[in-house]
Amino acid sequence: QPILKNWPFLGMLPGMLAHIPRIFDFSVEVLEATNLTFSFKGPWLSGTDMLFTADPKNIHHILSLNFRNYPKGPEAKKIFDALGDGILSADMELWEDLRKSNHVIFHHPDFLNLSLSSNIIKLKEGLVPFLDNAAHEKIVIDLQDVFKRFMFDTSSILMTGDDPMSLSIEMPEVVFDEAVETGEEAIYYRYFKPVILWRLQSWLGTGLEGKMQTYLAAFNRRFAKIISSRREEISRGESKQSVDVLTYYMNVDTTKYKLLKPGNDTFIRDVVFSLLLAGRDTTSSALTWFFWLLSKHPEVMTKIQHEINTKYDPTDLEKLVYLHAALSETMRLYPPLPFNHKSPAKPDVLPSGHKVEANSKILICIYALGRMRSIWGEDALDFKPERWISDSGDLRHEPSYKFMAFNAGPRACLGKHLALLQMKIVAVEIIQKYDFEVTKGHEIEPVPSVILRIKHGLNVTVTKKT
Ligand code: HEM
Repeated sequence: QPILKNWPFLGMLPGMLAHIPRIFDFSVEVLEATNLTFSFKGPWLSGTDMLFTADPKNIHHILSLNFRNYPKGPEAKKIFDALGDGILSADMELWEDLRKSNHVIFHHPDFLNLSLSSNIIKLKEGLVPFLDNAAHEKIVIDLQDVFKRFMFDTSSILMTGDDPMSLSIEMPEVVFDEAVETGEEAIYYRYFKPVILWRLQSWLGTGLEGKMQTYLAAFNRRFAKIISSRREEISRGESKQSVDVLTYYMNVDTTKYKLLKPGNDTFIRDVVFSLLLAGRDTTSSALTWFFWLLSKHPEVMTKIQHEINTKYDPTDLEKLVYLHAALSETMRLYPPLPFNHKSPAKPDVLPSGHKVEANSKILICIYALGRMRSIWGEDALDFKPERWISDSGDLRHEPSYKFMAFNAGPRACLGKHLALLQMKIVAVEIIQKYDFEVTKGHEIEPVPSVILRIKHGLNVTVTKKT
């Protein structure tokens, strides 16, 4: 029974408890049963009331038509406090300055070249030797971990100019990974706890909150060193040729972007940390689910292989239409960011008729949106890349408020093209050179978190194609 009973004082929490660890599938059931919008009432005075919606009309209204009235809001700022003043949680004028300055660096030809070259080098010097070794030694590897390491190294090169070399046969410990994964889970649970409770846990250093503080402190210390050594390089007149984001923001033009603070280390940390997260976790999540779906759908794999054999041109990956369709289909069913948090600045009425108060919480359920039969048809739960291909064989466009893996409106993802390019480069390399098999009996389920990761990773064995 997806519709929850609203108890005096306790609200819907008693019925919700069992669903908190399986929130993604629950959101599909409840939104299908409630005509795409569901109002959750938390316990009295707990501040955990939320409106869940997967209604494209509401989404279009919130993210585009009435964008000014729907910032992330003060609650999101509290819940995502680890992001500080980074672009993912900033609002209003600060967000505008961050967005415009980000746009400039992300479209700079030197930055795009750095992105391409870092991918090519990481393939040659990281991924291929790693997979060759795994095939030779016949060891089980976790593809999710491999992709996270690949994306961490390439994103770090782009964002900080530094290659942490986390993808190597030795598989070194990655402090960033521990900090981020614990943080993403802790943040997820904050949605269901009164602020006072998670703040207390954080202060006492208990549970996930305590772990997150410890890991984040370790990460911040490491990052502070990277920042101070880059400042020293800059003061010695070095780093002039660097096109990474860290150097860019340390020299950013404050006459154009008045709210940015190039001299402030905390601000620089916030900006770069958010961009590292935006690039690493999303892309690695999408690639992991993609390879898992391919293992379940050999017919799709055969079509992709055929397309690569007949149409692959390393200078023009756009020709791989079926591969693109399969990636879109993966992110429809498994969007790396499963929710988007918004909060009305002023009271409003949504197109679905639901009233929303100022500063209330709205969660756009991206995961549920991709699975609604009323939106995608009776076969909504099937993995069918063909739905993305038109009769003439071109890619079919879907409006972003229906397929919103990359968000929609003025806050749409700034790294969409980089991410798609990167996923295609990695997918082609693996599919051309290796066969892989998912370990029998390996359990696949999403971890309750703000990023859609597989709980126990994706364990596979690889063999090299002859
Ligand atoms: C498959 C990969 C990716 C997916 C699915 C994805 C998805 C998204 C989504 C849903 C948002 C909105 C987040 C929110 O408002 O809470 C977003 C924002 C953003 N993404 Fe991505 N992203 C991906 C890769 C990347 C990469 C590789 C980069 C950069 C290198 C990037 C940079 C950004 C930035 C800067 C924003 C903030 C935009 C703003 O608030 O104005 N993303 N992305």
